[in-house]
Formats: sequence, C-alpha cells, structure tokens
Amino acid sequence: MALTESPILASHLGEPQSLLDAFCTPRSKRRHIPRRDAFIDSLLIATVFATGPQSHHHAGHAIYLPDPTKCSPENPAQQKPRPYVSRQAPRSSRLRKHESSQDEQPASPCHLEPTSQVIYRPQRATPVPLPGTVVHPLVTLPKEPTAVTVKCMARTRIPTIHGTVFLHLYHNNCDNKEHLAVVVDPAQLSNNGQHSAPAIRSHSLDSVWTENETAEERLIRGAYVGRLSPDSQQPSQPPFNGPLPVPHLLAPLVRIHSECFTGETLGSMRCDCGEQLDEAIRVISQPVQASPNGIIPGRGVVVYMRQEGRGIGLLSKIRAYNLQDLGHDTVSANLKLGYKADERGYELAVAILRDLGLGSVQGEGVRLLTNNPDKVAALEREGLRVVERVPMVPRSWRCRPIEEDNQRSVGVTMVGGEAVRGVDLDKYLTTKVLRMGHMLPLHPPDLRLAN
Ligand SMILES: Nc1nc2c(ncn2[C@@H]2O[C@H](COP(=O)(O)OP(=O)(O)OP(=O)(O)O)[C@@H](O)[C@H]2O)c(=O)[nH]1
Repeated sequence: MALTESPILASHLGEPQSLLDAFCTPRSKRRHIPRRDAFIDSLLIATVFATGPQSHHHAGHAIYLPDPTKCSPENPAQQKPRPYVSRQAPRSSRLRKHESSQDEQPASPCHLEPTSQVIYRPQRATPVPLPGTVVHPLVTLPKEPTAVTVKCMARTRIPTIHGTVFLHLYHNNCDNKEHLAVVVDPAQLSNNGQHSAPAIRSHSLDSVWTENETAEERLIRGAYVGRLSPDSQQPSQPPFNGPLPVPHLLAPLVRIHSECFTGETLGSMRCDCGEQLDEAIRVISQPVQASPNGIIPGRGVVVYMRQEGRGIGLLSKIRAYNLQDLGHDTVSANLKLGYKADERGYELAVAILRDLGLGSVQGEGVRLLTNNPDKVAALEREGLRVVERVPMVPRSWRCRPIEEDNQRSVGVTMVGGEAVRGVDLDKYLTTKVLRMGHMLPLHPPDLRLAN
C-alpha cells in the first residue's frame, strides 16, 4: 500500500506531529476509520517515526501494533467496549482486566496501558528441566511467590504544628506507588547522638547502596544523623542488626493510614480521614512516660499507604459516593460496584515497619492506633507484632451531640485542623460501627442515622 493510500496519512503527509495527534485522538472520535486501515496506519506511522526526525516528546514512546488476525472487523465480538478500570484501582482488578483482555480482546493501541515500571523486581532464571526429565507440554510450573521488598529512597525533616517529623518515601517490588512513612522521633534531631530510646531509622536508607557512594549522596537522600544544616552534616553509619527492644520502654505508636484525597486535600466532610491523619501525628507526638528514664519525646510512625478509597481507587470512590447519595451506605456501595467492603492489603505496610525496625518478633512491638478489628487481624496475619490497640475516637464524637450540621472552621480536616462534623460524616462513622465492626462507642441517636 502506498503511503498516500492511507486515509490518515494522506491528510497529514509532511506533518508528523499533526499525524500523531490525529492517530492519538480517542477511539470514540475516530470510529469512522476502519480498523484494518487503523492497523496499516499504525505500521506506516511507526515507519515514519522510525526513519524521520522525532521530537523529544515522542522519541521514547512505544507504538503498539495489534495482531491483524485478531483485530479484523469480521469479528465484532472482539471489539465490544469494556468497563474502564482506573489505574489506581486495586491490583486485583487491574490484573483481572489484563487477563480478560487477553482472553476476550486483542491488544490494540487503545487497550494497552503503558508498562508500569517495577523497581527491584528480583530476576528469576527460567527453570531448565533436569537431563532425562520428561516435561509434559501442558504442565504449568508453579510460580514462586515474590517476597515483598521495600526500599526507602529518601527521608527529610518536615516541621509540623505537632513538632518535627521525618518523611520517608518508599519504593517496592509489588506496585508502582510511592508509599510513605511519617516517623515521629524528634530525639533524632539531637546532634550528640544520645537517645533514651532506639532511634526509628530506615535500614534500607542507611545501608550502603554502592561501593563508591559519597557522603554527599548519603546526605542528599537523608541518610544522616542529627539535624542537617550548613553547620551539621553527619552521614549515618550503615545499620547493624537494628535497634533492640529496651525493657520498660513503651512500644512506639503506629498508625496505618490510607490515602483519602477528598478528606485530606479537599477537606471533605463525608469522612474524617484528614482529621485522623492530624490526630495520629498529634497523639504520636505526645511525650510518654518511660520508666526509669522519666518522660521521653513521643515516638512512632504513620505509614501512609496509597490505598485510596479503602483500596478501590479514587474513580470508584467517586462512583461510590454517588451511590451513597442514592441511599447506599459505604459498604453496600462498594459491593454494588463489584468490590469487597475493604480491598486493602497490608503486606507492604508491614514491610515498611520492619524496615524501620518495628513490629518483628525480635524488634519492638507496636501499639496500633485504630478502631478497625479487621485491620488488626490483617496486620497480625502479615506478621506484625501488635502489643496493644489504641482507639481513635473521632473528635466530633468526643463532644456529642452534634451541634450544627456541617459546622466547621477553615482547614479543619487538614493537619493542624480541629474537628470535622456533619450529617454525612455521622452516617459514615455509624456505618463503620454497625456494618464494619469498628470498635467505637455508639450513642443511641446514631442508630437512626445509618442507612
Ligand atoms: N470505598 C470508600 N472508601 C472510603 C469512603 N470514605 C473514606 N474512604 C476511604 O477509607 C480509607 C480510610 O479508612 P477508614 O475505613 O476510614 O478507616 P480504617 O483505616 O479502616 O480504620 P481506622 O484505623 O479505625 O481509621 C481511605 O482510603 C478513604 O479514602 C467511602 O465512602 N467509600
């Protein structure tokens, strides 16, 4: 086929950028183009870009070529639209999508998502049969379970209204999200290196990353001790076997917090997530009695997991909110969308805590800030040593009854805010108690609020 016979190319010859734009218009807007032509066009475009000059925006982009035998218009069943699954949806849903796309539909430029970059995934050699072993062609060798690995990429000091915290950013080998740990341990700011409690530090951050890494590289990623300043620059030492538990020391307070864009960033009053994040940092920062050393600064961690909407992702959470406006509660809305009431997993959170020296059998146990019994059980199943559960009572529930609907002051759900209250929030909290078994004292008037 000559270049000019292609309907897309003919109208864009000599203009590679506008050609690419035309090809990249959403599929819904270019349905008039027969799929066979679209395929030929993609081949031609690939040729044009492989041979011609490329802008730096497009140089590294893969162009996916569909299998022409599967993309044929003779098989319309293969082209039926499928529900859109957000990239933030739980891994299980995204994998389901991928598997079903392999079963039902051919890979095409419109279906394929960019390959996510997975960091530190261990390389495994392809199993080679032993000499003399007959391998049946239909036998699938069982996959080895992948051990969860996390690595702290950077750490820095963040002053907050509750005191200084150390923000840690983690990568892992299970998803491509950047989970965080907010470490409250202000004793680490002292430059004299004397602490009455083991410092909560990341093992992976303090490790030696390369043979020839410089002190400056260590400082920049946050592997330092004391307070970093123009006058104080002490790179940390590679860790030994982690801090050992100290007798008579109160175990550090830990909260596993799940991301909530609406509550934490918009200050939504449908939930108390922003308030909970603030409350967790506040409570952990309170000085604690540590006999025989007397009072020591508060110690603990908020592990901030990118598990928006209890793991269903923001797109589905937004849809769930509309279902809630139609009369569903937070649990039945999830179920109606095809999810479990809670889609979260905690193996990464536990791995992060272990990297910080907490929750293992040999290390310090943790006091867990939560009302959610399933969360405690799930964390213990993952091997976290929980020595105590500490309740998180919503601030508005401490001063019952609700004074006025939707009453709040500016920034109330943000870190440093006050209490959030309102009818939507009360329904949400009541549902958590009645349907999810959250361990909170429920006042009789709340029963009428649950729907
Ligand atoms: N699916 C869904 N998720 C919600 C809703 N409201 C808040 N969330 C999410 O719920 C998560 C917070 O979890 P919660 O159930 O409030 O609390 P928890 O972590 O289970 O329990 P606690 O430790 O006691 O706070 C965040 O990821 C929010 O985005 C909702 O109506 N539907």
